[in-house]
Amino acid sequence: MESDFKLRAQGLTRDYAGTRAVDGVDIALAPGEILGLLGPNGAGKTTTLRMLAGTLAVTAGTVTLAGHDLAGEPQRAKQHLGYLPERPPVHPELTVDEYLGFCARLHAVPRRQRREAIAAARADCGLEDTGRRLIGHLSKGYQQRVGIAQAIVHRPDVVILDEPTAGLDPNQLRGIRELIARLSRAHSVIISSHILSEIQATAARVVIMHQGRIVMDEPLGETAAPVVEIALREAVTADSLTGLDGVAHATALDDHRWQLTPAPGCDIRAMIAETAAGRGWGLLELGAARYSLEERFAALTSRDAPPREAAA
Ligand SMILES: Nc1ncnc2c1ncn2[C@@H]1O[C@H](COP(=O)(O)OP(=O)(O)OP(=O)(O)O)[C@@H](O)[C@H]1O
Repeated sequence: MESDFKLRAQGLTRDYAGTRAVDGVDIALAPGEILGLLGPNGAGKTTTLRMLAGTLAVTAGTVTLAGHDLAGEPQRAKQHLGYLPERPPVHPELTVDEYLGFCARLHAVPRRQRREAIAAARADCGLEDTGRRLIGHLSKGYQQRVGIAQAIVHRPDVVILDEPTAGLDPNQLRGIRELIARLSRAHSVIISSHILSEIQATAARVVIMHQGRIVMDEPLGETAAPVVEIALREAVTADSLTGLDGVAHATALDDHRWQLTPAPGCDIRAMIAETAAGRGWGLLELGAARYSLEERFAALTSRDAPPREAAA
């Protein structure tokens, strides 16, 4: 149900000087879900996250946070959102407590609750002993924790983290991953990365972007569901395939070959054979294959032209 989603974006689109950087992106985030936004450099992840966070105007599309429209009620909507941008907005000359106090004020945490809110955010982010330390004297991993703490100090429903593990060493990386996993107990989380293993380690659901569009949106455990590849004598549209019951995505491999991703739990092979016969598509080949997420990421994001893929 729509109201069950903590965040819902529909048709998000952004043009930069006539170039479409993000094109018709739909994202829905359930309570407690960790959604991984994955894509190669330049895919449109940061642009999408900035539109979700309300720091970049949309060219088209809508964002709803905990039922509040971001364009119509920006203040109420943003109360439900915490955001860590690609470049953490931390101030090296402030102590951790000074900075978190400043952020709590910005997020309109009532004065009487601020001390408790700061202590809770520090505890959640493993910063218990750092309250009086200057941020500029902390390691990069701890500065990143401070960046996450500022995103949760007002207890938002949704936390958006743009590349939170970029540039961390393996130990810092493990710490931040554990922190992100803990966040889902109290928040719904969107985390972006261009590194597949990062998303696999943290997220329960993956959305892959390529050239401004979503080319895959699936629960992580189900990415090994059998994918069906068909070759047809006739040329058909993606819509005619995604319009079939049980077909979640259709990706054109060339003019006559398609890769069809079934909806979770659906075996679409017999249905596809019957439909192709009934509609005179001339089914030349039909095969089922299981692909790893890595193989699918490579296939979906290696084409130069935008893949002709449509979500059902
Ligand atoms: N301010 C801007 N002006 C013009 N073009 C921009 C601007 N910001 C981003 N772009 C372009 O929009 C596209 C998407 O960029 P974006 O930063 O959203 O991608 P990304 O997936 O976050 O990449 P990365 O992983 O490298 O950060 C790219 O082609 C980029 O060059």
